Amino acid sequence: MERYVLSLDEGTTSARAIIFDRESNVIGIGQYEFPQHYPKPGWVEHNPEEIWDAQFRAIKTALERAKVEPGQIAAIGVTNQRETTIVFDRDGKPLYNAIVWQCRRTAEMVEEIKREYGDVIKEKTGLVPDAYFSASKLKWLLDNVPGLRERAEKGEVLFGTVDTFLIYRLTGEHVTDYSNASRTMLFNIKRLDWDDELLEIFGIPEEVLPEVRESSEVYGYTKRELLGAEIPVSGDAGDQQAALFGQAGFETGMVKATYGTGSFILANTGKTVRYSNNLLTTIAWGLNGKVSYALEGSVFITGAAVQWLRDGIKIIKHASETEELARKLESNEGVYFVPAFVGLGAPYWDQFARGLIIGITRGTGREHLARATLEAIAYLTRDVIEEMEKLVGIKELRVDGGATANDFLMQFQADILNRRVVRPVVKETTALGAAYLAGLAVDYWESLEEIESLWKAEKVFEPGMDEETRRKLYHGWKEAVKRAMGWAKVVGV
Ligand SMILES: Nc1ncnc2c1ncn2[C@@H]1O[C@H](COP(=O)(O)OP(=O)(O)O)[C@@H](O)[C@H]1O
Ligand SMILES: O=P(O)(O)OC[C@H](O)CO
Repeated sequence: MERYVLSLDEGTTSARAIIFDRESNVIGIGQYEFPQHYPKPGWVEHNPEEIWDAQFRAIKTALERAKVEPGQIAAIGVTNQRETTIVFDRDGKPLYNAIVWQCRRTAEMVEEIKREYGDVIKEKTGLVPDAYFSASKLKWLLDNVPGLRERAEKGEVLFGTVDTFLIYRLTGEHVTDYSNASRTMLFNIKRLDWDDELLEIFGIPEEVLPEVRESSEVYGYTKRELLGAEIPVSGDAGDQQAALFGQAGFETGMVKATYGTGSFILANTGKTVRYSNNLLTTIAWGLNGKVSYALEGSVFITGAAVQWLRDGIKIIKHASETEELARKLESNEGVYFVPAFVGLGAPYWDQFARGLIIGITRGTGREHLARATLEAIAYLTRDVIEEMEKLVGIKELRVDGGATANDFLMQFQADILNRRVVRPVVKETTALGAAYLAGLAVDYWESLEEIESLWKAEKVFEPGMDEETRRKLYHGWKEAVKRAMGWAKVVGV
């Protein structure tokens, strides 16, 4: 009987389930969106029941489409939107909505904590203190949900990122992995343990925390009543780290960029913890008794800027139209778009930057805006790669995510980086990474070497731009960014 690995890819807007075979072919996919809740300006929540419902339906659909019985699933891997914070009771019942990574409700709390403990936090967690991470979200829940702190102190409350919640519902085990723990801002990435001082700073009772495990090991077995089979759940990693794994980015200096709503660029730094002022240091995964580290540049808005062209100002009907429009021009003709809709993440970390389009003349049209949007995505990636290169040597960029379908963008990325950009055959690298982690734990795949041999390039984009053009274009970008920074402070909104 043929056996497969099932990967659960729980993202910010949808939950997917993908079934892979041994050659890493996709055999079946289920995907369902779930609602986004915005109770106040800047607040973002998900209902954990809606996440579970979408995820479970996705599993059923994937199995049906693949014509695979649950008994044929050798292992399940979980990968997730990171940082998003859930509290639930021992029956797995959520005690509040999930506070999503994008939620800004704790920005002021973090500003205050940062003043006194910014350096300590950076040293211990590798993170730039920001409302983005779980610690302040969990503190907010304990401080604001009536009775929650008292119940937590009695051991009745469990905290988790979305992986933890899903694995708890699937198996009854309260666990997470090193990569997800490293995004909480409560985990000491060198000592590899929850950090007492950080728990005290954020007022978190230890009782709520999950056990931190490797990214590839059997955490438990699915409850029989769910799928009619007891399947090992044996892979867990944050989605961006899983994508690096799915790209077979196992060696120091290997870099991947995922182009979705935002872009997340990760460079493997091996066993060494490297610090950068403007990038995050994070755990890539824990495997075979060892932890690998990565540098990360998180860019909040990239594909979302393309969505804005479609849904906001409605100058395109489909994201893919940007390619044809951009190709109508020989150059950007001096028009730049800095899509700082929610401030700027790496490497600028400016909460007060706002979006800007500059260089408009009477002749500016939709093709300029389309081109400026795609170019911006590439410049933002270069901003991050330039910072990374100060610490690790980089040869090429492996890419994945929705916007990599755009060949204009990929070629421009290669040109502006002056580096090869490589797009793999399997585009579902996030789900694939979690599948590999799960499969390795149960010997479905034997080794990293075997996985490396499965990775295949679909298309390589070679840099072809002359040095002077590249210099000028990027100089224009840097000037545009300068003008976008701090704008919310200037106008007081
Ligand atoms: N051909 C394209 N050109 C440019 N952007 C695209 C294209 N196709 C999709 N996108 C962008 O990619 C994003 C979707 O990618 P996806 O990997 O599904 O994102 P996420 O997982 O963050 O939801 C959207 O923001 C969309 O605007
Ligand atoms: O759900 P995605 O793909 O937008 O990824 C979100 C990141 O994990 C946030 O850190």
